[in-house]
Amino acid sequence: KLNKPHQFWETQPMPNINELDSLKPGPIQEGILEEVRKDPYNLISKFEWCNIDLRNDEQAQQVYTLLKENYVEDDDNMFRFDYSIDFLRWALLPPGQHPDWIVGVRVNQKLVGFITGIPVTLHIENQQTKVKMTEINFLCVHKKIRANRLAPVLIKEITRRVHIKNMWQAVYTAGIVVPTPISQTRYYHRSLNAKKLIEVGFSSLSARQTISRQQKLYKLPEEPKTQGLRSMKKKDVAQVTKLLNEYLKQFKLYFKYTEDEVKHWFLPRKDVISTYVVEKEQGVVTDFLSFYNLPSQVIKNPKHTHLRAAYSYYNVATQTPIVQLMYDALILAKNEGYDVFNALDIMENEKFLKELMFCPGDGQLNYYLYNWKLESNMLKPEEIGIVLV
Ligand SMILES: CN(C)Cc1n[nH]c2ccc(-c3ccc(F)cc3OCCn3ccnc3)cc12
Repeated sequence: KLNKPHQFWETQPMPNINELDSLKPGPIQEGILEEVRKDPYNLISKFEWCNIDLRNDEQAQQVYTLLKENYVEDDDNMFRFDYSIDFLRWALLPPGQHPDWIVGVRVNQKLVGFITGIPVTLHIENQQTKVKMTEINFLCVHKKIRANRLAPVLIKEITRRVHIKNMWQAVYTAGIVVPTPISQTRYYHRSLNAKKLIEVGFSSLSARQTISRQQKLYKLPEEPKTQGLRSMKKKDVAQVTKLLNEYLKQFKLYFKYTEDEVKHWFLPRKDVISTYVVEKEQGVVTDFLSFYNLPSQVIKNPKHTHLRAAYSYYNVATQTPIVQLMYDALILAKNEGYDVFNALDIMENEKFLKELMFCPGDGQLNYYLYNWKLESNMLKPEEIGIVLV
């Protein structure tokens, strides 16, 4: 029977609690290409597989609506992520994308299930091991057809489509705990628009606090402090690529970026990704900061339909102190109209979270590696050098 907790995950090549010391580091199961199933997994009748072309407006709109109405909510079901179509195209159409890795399930033309993969090369624990794999995201089943065991089939089908390309590992994150996280990170929020956060119920006032007191507490200067801070341009791509690849080597989990990938992931896109570089004299770029736009729909609120949230992406501080660079990120995000600035406690983020008055969120984000045993069972958040949107 498949309704015991984690019954599905115990059938998957993930270390379970008592194997953590016996499995040797590396792949848990060797992949055999000839044994990969050539045809899609069976679906219950009337359900059909489809590849979604996000460049097609109609199909992109169907994905947008499915996620807007059925994707991840906070623990109190007050907010639900509202990824925009432009954001989804950024997140899911990077260089080298495979069209059959954007997977949908339809019932009578209506999209009711979705799961995605993008190709990544992940560096694990030491520079020698780099593994071509997939980054899995956006697993979503329509609220009205849950408990049909569709999620395990979506996972098995995209796993098959990854295996068939001779790739045997995956990286993903989730707010829930299933076997077996490689790291449990926490998220933090920095208020930019105190009044709105109170009105939508994101923040609450204790007896002695007032709205105006909160606004004064979180007030920011009008302009950033760092000399030479400006929006990233195409001409910065080469320098940003070198800075980023060098910076990420200190972590136990990180991607290596080509210039094409830096163009895709970091060149500013309105309402999707903001990247600012610090240009010292003679055009030398010494630091950069970046944050992405992910609003949450406020599920039931008389006054506001959305919470505008900026999420810390990758920040490389080599000459500018990281606290100062991130303080400027808050000012820039506030000026771009965001209500809150979110960050995980990964990479060097612990160094600025308290000083810049971030408050801990009410949940965690767990990182997972599929079919890979780490040397060290768990990684500390500060050893994680990858951000998944
Ligand atoms: C990563 N990517 C896979 C999306 C995803 N899935 N599951 C999640 C659970 C938490 C976070 C998260 C990550 C960073 C952060 F600062 C706040 C977060 O969630 C707040 C709670 N929330 C949920 C919806 N609206 C608000 C993201 C995710």
